[in-house]
Amino acid sequence: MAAVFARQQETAIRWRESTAAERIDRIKRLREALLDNRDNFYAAFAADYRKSPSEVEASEFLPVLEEMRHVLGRLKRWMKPHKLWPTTTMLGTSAWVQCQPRGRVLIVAPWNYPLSLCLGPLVSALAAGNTAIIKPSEMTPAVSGLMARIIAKVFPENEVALFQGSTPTSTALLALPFDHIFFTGSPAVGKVVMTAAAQHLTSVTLELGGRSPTIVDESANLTLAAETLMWGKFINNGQTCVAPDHVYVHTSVKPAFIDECKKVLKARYGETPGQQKASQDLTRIVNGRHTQRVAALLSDALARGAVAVAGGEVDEAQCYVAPTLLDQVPAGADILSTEIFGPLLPILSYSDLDQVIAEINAGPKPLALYFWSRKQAHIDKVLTRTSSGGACINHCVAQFAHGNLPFGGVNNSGIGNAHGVYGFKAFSHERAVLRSSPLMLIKLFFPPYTLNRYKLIRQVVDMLRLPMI
Ligand SMILES: NC(=O)c1ccc[n+]([C@@H]2O[C@H](COP(=O)([O-])OP(=O)(O)OC[C@H]3O[C@@H](n4cnc5c(N)ncnc54)[C@H](O)[C@@H]3O)[C@@H](O)[C@H]2O)c1
Repeated sequence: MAAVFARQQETAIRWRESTAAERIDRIKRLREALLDNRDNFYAAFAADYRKSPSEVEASEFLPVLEEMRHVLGRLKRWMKPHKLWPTTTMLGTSAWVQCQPRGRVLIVAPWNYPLSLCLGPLVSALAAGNTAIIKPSEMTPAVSGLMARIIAKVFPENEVALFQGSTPTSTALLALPFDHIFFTGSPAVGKVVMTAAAQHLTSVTLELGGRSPTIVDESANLTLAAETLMWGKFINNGQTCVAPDHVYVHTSVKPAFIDECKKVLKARYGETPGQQKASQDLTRIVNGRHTQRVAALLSDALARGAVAVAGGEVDEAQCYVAPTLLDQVPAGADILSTEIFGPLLPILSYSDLDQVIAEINAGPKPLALYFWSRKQAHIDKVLTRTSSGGACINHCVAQFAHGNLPFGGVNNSGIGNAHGVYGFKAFSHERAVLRSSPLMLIKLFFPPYTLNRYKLIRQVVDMLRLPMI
């Protein structure tokens, strides 16, 4: 891989001059190859974790195709130098921001949305004019293998290369002096990536995880809350970075909310546990190890007195855990202190919104925060008093799909943003360019510092106390 990395250098330097048309052509070739392989992807996703074609379309193809469309329509504009007015002392100069490709970039991706989280960032990287090396997850071998074949067909290795493998492959790649690393995965591995990047002072975008809290207040439209929350929680069987982890429900509406959620689950996946298990719409847990991890969270909660008001069935051999709603989960249960990443939803009661906000603020800053309410004062309070990568009001997970919104975390849930122009900028160096003229004001500040010159500089500095017009 070091040899491929070395060969990408010549391309990366040449691509500094690449035009919008050339970059668009690369993205279009990738798009055609993806669409030519639609059925192969259905088969690969089915083999890896029985993801249904509808979810492959909605949660893998759709975000990538949408990203491509967004980029193709706007790239020319994004690439144009962004001209800026001179500030007071810079009168007589012109200035602009030139977005340059960073150069050679590394994209390391997780297993939960293997296509979307490898190729979405790749679209941004190509739009910004970079070469790329991709390291998908080892946990979805069928999808990763198919992507490797497609990438090798569309791009020579000195442009885009994909290396399959687990931690040793990542470690070897992370030792190389990339110009940018775009990592999606857990906060724990995010720290490993940032430490490795620090050796070369490589810039990073870290798209991480953590627990995303959710609140349903007494004014919420409970039908809407149940419909959207059951979708965001159980799509990909809960294996979603922005999936709601636990939900605080106002005591006065909790029984009605649980009833609504149960109705939605039955309508979507089947009336009985047997029908739900047979549903083709429920993705499986990615492997035995993760099934055991999720099953252990469930049995710990049940052993401590939690009640499964829906679901609760586990078949480890088939990597199956039913969509499960847990009531009366006691403080101290493991499920309340770790990212669940599976189909378990603890439903907690609250009567004081300030207390919920205090609990959220006591933990690491989440990737997402969701609030169902019709009270504007409550919405304002939650949005101003908390911090999270993103937030939705009366919806969940959908913020990921909005191409004009930045997508990213904050501190423990991530650094930097992806998607649309934010993704383009993540993979660009925003170079500041100043062009001077003989009339530049700053000339008056050059030495020798005579008394008059000193007085003039001082007057200009004093003038800066005046308000901007
Ligand atoms: N913010 C987002 O956009 C986003 C999206 C999806 C998943 N996630 C997060 O990803 C996590 C789940 O995915 P995962 O289990 O694949 O994450 P992970 O951090 O275990 O692995 C991510 C990638 O890093 C590699 N890796 C693992 N250990 C490594 C190490 N020690 N050194 C170098 N590389 C290593 C893996 O091979 C994989 O390619 C969750 O925390 C989830 O919230 C975040």
